[in-house]
Amino acid sequence: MTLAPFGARLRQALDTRGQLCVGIDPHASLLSAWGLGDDLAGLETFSRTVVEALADRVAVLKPQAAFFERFGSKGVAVLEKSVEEARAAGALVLMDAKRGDIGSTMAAYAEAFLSPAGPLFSDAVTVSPYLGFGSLRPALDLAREQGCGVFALALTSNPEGAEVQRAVGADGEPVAASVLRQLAAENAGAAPLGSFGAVVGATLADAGVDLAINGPLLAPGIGAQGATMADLPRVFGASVINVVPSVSRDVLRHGPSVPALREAAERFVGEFAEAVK
Ligand SMILES: O=C(O)c1cc(=O)[nH]c(=O)n1[C@@H]1O[C@H](COP(=O)(O)O)[C@@H](O)[C@H]1O
Repeated sequence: MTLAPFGARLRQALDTRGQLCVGIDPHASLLSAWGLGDDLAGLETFSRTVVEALADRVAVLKPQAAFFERFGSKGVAVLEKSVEEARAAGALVLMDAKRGDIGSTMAAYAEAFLSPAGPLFSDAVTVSPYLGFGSLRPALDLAREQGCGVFALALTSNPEGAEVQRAVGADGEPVAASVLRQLAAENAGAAPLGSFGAVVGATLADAGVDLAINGPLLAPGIGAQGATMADLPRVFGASVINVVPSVSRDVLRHGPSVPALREAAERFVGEFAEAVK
């Protein structure tokens, strides 16, 4: 059974559950703060606890694949279980894998995360367009076919991103603007929201590019990286309604208490609603 388009599913989740994505980022320091070992058992308990606390109430959960991959195949098995359980509890899962490769290899990455037959099947995946936006074609096509989403890095939250993303092409168009323009073309005609999103850091002083892509705008950088929900209207302007604010450490540090994790997530949902009022 093919899913409804990701953009429609996301819009509904944001409207009913509140506008928030929580990252599942099992940093070694967080495992230790939770009284867990930096090992497979710690990873398993951490992920299970986050899913139990948040998957039935938060719109989007975003596992960061690297934190699982560092434990090898057994860590990836924990990731598979987390994705499956989170989706079963009603959260949309955005796999933060940031993959990007030549088109033919990109097709395999797309299958890994967006083919319903795969054990890591997710609602959406983060990708890097810096081998050229066209190299993402297999992921864009498979996502469209399966009712999934793709989030391409446009203006990332880290200060180093600008040297590539703000660079101006031979035609005078900044690289990030070109990524956003091509995402907008993928989303043309979609309602209520397209399935092809951009990652735009909440930490930016000023986006300085057209963010009206008729698609979701994932905004990491809130909390541990210094941005707040109150910054979003300034950075995103009228497109703030399509922002999916993303918080990892500043929610996760409240664990392992399930009520405290829930309270932290709820607080961020409230702060977003307040900021865009
Ligand atoms: O794609 C992302 O999610 C992402 C893009 C970006 O520009 N900046 C960024 O921080 N992220 C991810 O968002 C999460 C941020 O975590 P916290 O800083 O702990 O909230 C990490 O998993 C990052 O890999």
